[in-house]
Amino acid sequence: MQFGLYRTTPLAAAARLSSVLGKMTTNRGMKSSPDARKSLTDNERGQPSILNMEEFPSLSATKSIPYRKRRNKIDLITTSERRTEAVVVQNIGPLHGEASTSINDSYDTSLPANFGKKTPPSFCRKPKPGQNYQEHEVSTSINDSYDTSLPADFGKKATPSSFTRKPKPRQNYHEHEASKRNSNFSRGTDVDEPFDICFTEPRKSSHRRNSSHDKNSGKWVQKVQSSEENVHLEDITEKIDDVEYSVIERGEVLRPGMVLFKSYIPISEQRCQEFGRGPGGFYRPGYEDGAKLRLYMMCLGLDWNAQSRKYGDIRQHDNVKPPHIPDEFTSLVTKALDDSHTLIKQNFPTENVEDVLPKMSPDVCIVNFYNTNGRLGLHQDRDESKCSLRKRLPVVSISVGDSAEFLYGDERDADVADRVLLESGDVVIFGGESRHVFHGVKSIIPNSAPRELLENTNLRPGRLNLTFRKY
Ligand SMILES: O=C(O)CCC(=O)C(=O)O
Ligand SMILES: [Fe+2]
Repeated sequence: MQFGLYRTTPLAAAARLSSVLGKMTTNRGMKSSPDARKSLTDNERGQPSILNMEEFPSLSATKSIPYRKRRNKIDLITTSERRTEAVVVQNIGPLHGEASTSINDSYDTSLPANFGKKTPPSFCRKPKPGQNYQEHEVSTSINDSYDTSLPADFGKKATPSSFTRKPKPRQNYHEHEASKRNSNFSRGTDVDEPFDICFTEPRKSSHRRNSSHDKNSGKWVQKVQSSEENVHLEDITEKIDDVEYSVIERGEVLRPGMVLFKSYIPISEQRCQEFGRGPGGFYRPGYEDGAKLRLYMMCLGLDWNAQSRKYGDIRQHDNVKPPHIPDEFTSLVTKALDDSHTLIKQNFPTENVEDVLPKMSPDVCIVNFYNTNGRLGLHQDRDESKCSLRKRLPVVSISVGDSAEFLYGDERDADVADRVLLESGDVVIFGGESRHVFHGVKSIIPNSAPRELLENTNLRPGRLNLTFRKY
């Protein structure tokens, strides 16, 4: 797959991720059997595999891009459950927006008065005047509610009362109710079976997306139908003026050493058609007790073994050496860290920003692909070298495809964890004080990938995540 972005803009100097996702070739094309289903424990994690990269288009993260036309809400209802269970995902955008969760109320597209206007991103927490960095951090501890905080029941099954909840003003993200659809996470495969994350044939009937303009509401209404999963989804998209936000405006310091950049990688550059194809591609890792992680995995640079939790030059199940990390990806990571430093310095004046978030040049990338039923339990990334951990070198994480409900916090407890929606093109970085933050993927939001990405790449339903580290 190629993350293909070429940047010729002045800003483009930076991050060119080309085919990190680049071009891996191979003829593996295993398809998971729809019958092969298995539920797994929550405490899973995965990674390994290989890519053959030849040329990768560059992926640049420096361009200031229109701050998306966001889906306002998604009401996802399986045909058979239409009356009983629904998923409502409201995804107006991180800057402005409202949330409501309701089954029948889910088409309420009202937005805050300032929606779509260029105002300082409310997800960028800034210290109050006179506050220094530490004071700010104390005042914004985990249990405080920020502009970015989500309702306490975010991601939890809706209760009758929440069906009628009205949107709160100035919320950045949208609540969503995840329907407990039948598991369609494929058991995957034995460890040596390949898995392609992009369909090789154009999706014909399996995904049909149409949009039309509703003259009454003035909004774009998008309908998506997946006959494959017997899912009916209606996606109401808010058409907003193209407003450009700089990379820094799209950044937020989530906690000391932890930064989120929204839409850091333009959709046009999130190309992954060839990614993971060929020797060393995706496989379904398992633990020693036979349980499988609820994701597919492959690695770049070094292999990470889920059973031993150790890194190595060769992955054990097929003796393949992981492909190297393309230079474009390394540049992207460097650029993201530089931008993080700019953001941190802007918001929290500090003598040496590298004390807050050290620089890092990656030699490992763990690539995960989550089906729509995939997830990853809360965990810490502690398998890197003592030196890397001692220096608290950051992990840089890139998301592509369907959105994820990402949890993070000081404890391995989903109930008290903070959460954020990671959408296609978002970048999260955690290092320094946050290097050992617990984190995990609670759920993947079905049908939330940008249509343009699906059209460009034929990416199958699910989410691709790349985490760059220094061993
Ligand atoms: O998918 C993600 O966002 C997190 C992945 C992760 O934590 C890991 O691979 O260690
Ligand atoms: Fe992790």
